[in-house]
Amino acid sequence: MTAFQASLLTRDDEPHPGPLGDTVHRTPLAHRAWIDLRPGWFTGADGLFEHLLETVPWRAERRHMYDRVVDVPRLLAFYGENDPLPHPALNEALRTLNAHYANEPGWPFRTAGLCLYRDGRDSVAWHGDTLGRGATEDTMVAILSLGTPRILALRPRDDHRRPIRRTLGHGDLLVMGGTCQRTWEHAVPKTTRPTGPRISVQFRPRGVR
Ligand SMILES: O=C(O)CCC(=O)C(=O)O
Ligand SMILES: [Fe+2]
Repeated sequence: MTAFQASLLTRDDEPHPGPLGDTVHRTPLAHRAWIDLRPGWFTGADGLFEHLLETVPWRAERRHMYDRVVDVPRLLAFYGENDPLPHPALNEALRTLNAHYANEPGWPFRTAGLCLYRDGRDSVAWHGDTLGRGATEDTMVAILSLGTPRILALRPRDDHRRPIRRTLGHGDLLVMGGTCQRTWEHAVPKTTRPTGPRISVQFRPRGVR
């Protein structure tokens, strides 16, 4: 009995995504964009966070900005559609997303981009994921957030005055859909508050970045 209970406990600790269905809350946005939020999607998110932090080959990137080369303020990793994902729970996440979103333009999700925000100085500036179909057609980008909560801000490209903000917590899912990548921009702003590390896993359709 004790062994049985112990195995139940370990299984409960194993990272895995919960169901989606009607736990997903959709917010329609201007220009036929939308965001879906599913707080607490992942169980065992602690183990997944630690595993990714330690095993993913995180790399720093440098980019040209006008006449300078600057460090991208976060660490990155990318898994294409034929690359084994760094944890089996992410395969399960992909299957769960693809079952839930099967009728949405942009389906299916195929790749996983990972970002590590080491602290509040790490960030991503305003942008849309417009490489690939995101520039011209409706598409989806699904974000699993792990670790320290950070704000994801969104604003219409044609009106920067009132961004909307969602705090993405440990194990939460946010999906951007419809025209969101071409009519809206999103960002993870820097913060001066003491802020621990956050990992985001972005699932995207083929070719979208
Ligand atoms: O970290 C996030 O939640 C967003 C990352 C992002 O927008 C991107 O990598 O394109
Ligand atoms: Fe993005």
